[in-house]
Amino acid sequence: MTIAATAPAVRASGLSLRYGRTPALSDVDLTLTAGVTALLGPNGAGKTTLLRIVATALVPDSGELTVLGADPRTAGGRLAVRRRLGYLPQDPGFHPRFTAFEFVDYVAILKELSDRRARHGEVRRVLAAVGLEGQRRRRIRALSGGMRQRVALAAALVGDPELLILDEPTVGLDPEQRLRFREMIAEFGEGRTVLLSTHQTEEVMALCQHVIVLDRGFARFAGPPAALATLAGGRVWTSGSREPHALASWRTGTGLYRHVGDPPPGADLLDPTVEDGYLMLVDVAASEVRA
Ligand SMILES: Nc1ncnc2c1ncn2[C@@H]1O[C@H](COP(=O)(O)OP(=O)(O)OP(=O)(O)O)[C@@H](O)[C@H]1O
Repeated sequence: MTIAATAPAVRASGLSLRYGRTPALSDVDLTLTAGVTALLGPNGAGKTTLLRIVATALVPDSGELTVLGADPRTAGGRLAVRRRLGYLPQDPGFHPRFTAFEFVDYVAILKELSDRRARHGEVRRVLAAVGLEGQRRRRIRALSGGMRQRVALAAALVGDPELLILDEPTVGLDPEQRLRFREMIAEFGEGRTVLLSTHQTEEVMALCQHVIVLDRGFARFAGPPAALATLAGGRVWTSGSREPHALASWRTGTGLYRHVGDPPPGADLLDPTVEDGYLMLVDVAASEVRA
């Protein structure tokens, strides 16, 4: 494979966007290479905003952006990107009367697959890829939430895109479906570029080679998940009661408390996880107030 020699699918610097007076994204730099990258952040961190910008659905107020070698500020650049991009938005806007096949076929038409026979072949291929070949004639309103999510993923896979953008793809799935979904995404991410948003640190560990932490519009970290965990090295400890001075402190299933922050002398230190590293970076209290 020639992954190492391939140019990054996405390069961005200084991306900023406000909704009226609300700053949603502030001076964000981004480089996406092959593999699966997670955008991790609390509610309102700016994840959807960044995904929509990369998917060319939203124009930033400032900053530089190149997607698949094209400039999304130009009409020609946007078209070039959209032809090679798969996007699973938070709310795919299904028409409930459509069957799974009709919905994915509709997306394929929008992607300009004009030859009917070839297009229908592609629709069957992507529905099979998400395990829905037997459900293709069922109306979307009759499908379960997990199946609908798979229809949305199938739609994003139409045309075998080089870049796949997934907004919280596993939200609302049961644990078994989540595993299946992760497997499909991991498989797709081999040699291609996937950017997904998530709130789940265990998803980052299970699926992603890279992680970007967003908090209140700022990128706080970019690197491999293990490096995010390492940020909390020597700063995670356990004890029998809550620590008011810790950055985060919570009771675990064992009845003991786990703390992240500056440990007191002689503290019983624990190995850090991705979640601990994330909690070090994100101002949990401020995020909760804002959400
Ligand atoms: N259309 C809009 N108009 C005004 N403010 C908006 C709009 N969309 C998002 N925002 C605000 O911009 C900020 C970033 O929102 P965004 O949806 O990008 O965050 P997020 O990280 O995807 O959140 P979540 O995890 O809750 O989906 C939030 O403060 C949000 O309230």
